[in-house]
Amino acid sequence: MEEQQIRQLLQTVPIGDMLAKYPYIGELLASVKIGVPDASMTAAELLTSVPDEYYEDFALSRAQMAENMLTYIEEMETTAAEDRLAVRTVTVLGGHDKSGRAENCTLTLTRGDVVCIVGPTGAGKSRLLADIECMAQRDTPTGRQVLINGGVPEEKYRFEIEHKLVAQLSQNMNFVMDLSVTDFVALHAQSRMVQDEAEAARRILDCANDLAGEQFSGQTALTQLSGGQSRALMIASTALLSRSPIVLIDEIENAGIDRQKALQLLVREEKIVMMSTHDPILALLGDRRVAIKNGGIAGIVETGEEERANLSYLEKIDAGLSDLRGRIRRGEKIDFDLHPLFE
Ligand SMILES: Nc1ncnc2c1ncn2[C@@H]1O[C@H](COP(=O)(O)OP(=O)(O)OP(=O)(O)O)[C@@H](O)[C@H]1O
Repeated sequence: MEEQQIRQLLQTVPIGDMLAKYPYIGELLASVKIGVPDASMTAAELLTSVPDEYYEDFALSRAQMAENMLTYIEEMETTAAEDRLAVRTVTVLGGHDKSGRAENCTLTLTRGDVVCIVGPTGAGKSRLLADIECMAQRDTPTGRQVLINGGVPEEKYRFEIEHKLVAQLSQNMNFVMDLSVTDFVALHAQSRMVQDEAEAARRILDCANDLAGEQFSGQTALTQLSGGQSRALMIASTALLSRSPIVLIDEIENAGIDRQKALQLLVREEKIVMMSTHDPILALLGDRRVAIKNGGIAGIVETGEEERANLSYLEKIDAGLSDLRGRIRRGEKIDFDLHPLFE
C-alpha cells in the first residue's frame, strides 16, 4: 500500500473500521497505552485528542507517533502482500473417506491451474473446498492436511482475515445490501485500498457485463440483480480486486454467465481455481478433475487431447441450447428443424 493511501486512510476512515481491518493497529496503540474512546473518530483525530504530555512520557512527538503508525501499517501491509504473492503451490495430503479408508493421494496445485471437483450429491465436494478454505491440518472430518509451498502454513493464514489466501464464491450470491452496483464495487475497492475507486468500479462493471448474459448498469440496485448477474459481479470483483491467490467456486453452471470467459479471467489473474462442477464444458476446460466418492478422493483425471478436441463440439451444442433458451424467453416457438443449430 502506498504511503499516500495510508495517509488518506488515517485522515478519513473511522478508527473502529481501521481496527477491524488492521487489528495490528490496536496492538500499536496498546503499546503506547492509547485507548479508543470513540470508534467513529479517525486515527488522525484520535492522535490529536491525546494531550502533548502523554507523548512526552514515551519520548515521542505527536507527529512522530503519526509517522510511526504510518510506517507500521506500510510495513505490515507490504509483508502481507508479499506473503500472498509468495504462494506458489497448494498441496492437499490425503486423509480418509467417510468409511475411514485412506485416500492415498496427494493433490498439488500451482498458479494458473484450474481443477474441477466432481462426484455425486453428498459425496464430499464442498468438504474438499472447505478443507482448502480452512487450510485443514488433519483437524476436519476428512483428516486431510493442506500445505502451502510444501510446508505447513502459518497460523495467521488460517485464522486472520487479512491474511486469508482463499476467496470463495458460493452458490448463494443473493445480496441483501441496499446499494447500487457502483457503490458496492467502490466500497469493495476502498476496502482493498485501491487508489482510483471509480475507475476500478468501471472496470469491474465492464468485466461483469462481459460475463453476464443480460447487461446491467452501475445504477442498478444490488437487490435487483439476477442470480447470474450477481455471480458475474462477484467473479469480476474477485478476479480484479481480491488479492487471494486461491479461488474456490461452488457450482458455476446454473448461473447464466459466460463460464469460459469467467475462467479465462481468473486464470489470467494467476489464481489457483478449484470448482465443484458437473458441467462438461467446464470440466474439459480444467486441467484436471478430482473425482470424489464416499467423502474421499477416488481418482484424478487429467484432461487429455482427445477430450479437449471434443470441446468445440460441446460449445456448439451449448450455443444451440442457449439460442433456444433465448427464443423461449422471448415467447417464440421452437417448431423448426433443430439440426442446423447443433451441427
Ligand atoms: N471424508 C469424510 N469423512 C467424514 N465426513 C465427510 C467426509 N467428506 C465429506 N463428509 C461429510 O459429508 C457430508 C456431505 O458432503 P458435502 O456437502 O461436501 O457433499 P457435496 O458433494 O458437496 O454435495 P452436493 O453435491 O449435494 O452439494 C458433509 O456433512 C461432509 O462434512
